[in-house]
Amino acid sequence: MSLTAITFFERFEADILSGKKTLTIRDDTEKDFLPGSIVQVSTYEQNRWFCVLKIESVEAILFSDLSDIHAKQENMTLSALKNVIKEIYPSISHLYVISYKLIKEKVL
Ligand SMILES: CC(=O)Nc1ccn([C@@H]2O[C@H](CO)[C@@H](O)[C@H]2O)c(=O)n1
Repeated sequence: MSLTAITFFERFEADILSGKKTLTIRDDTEKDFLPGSIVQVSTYEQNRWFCVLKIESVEAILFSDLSDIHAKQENMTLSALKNVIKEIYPSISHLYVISYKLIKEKVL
């Protein structure tokens, strides 16, 4: 079964809703998203729904192969991105780049 929901840390919500952040990097527990599928998005902290994303692609990547291109799509510098990933996934080198498109913004 492919995954149909994802959580993000609250601090990334604004960047996702403004379209500045168009990918996320996860470990193998969160790699089973089907390209083209619709995913419900909530905050990690409160499980508060905030948007819908459409998965564009899921690609394996090694931590050491992360580049400025990934960082730009995360709206971060490469060193900031690497630090974030090291905090969330300490000592994991096999990761997955999940790219997505924002298809529904929060209705105010
Ligand atoms: C809440 C939860 O379960 N896990 C994660 C895991 C990752 N991320 C973000 O994805 C990018 C690369 O990892 C960075 O922007 C991360 O901060 C996140 O927001 N939430």
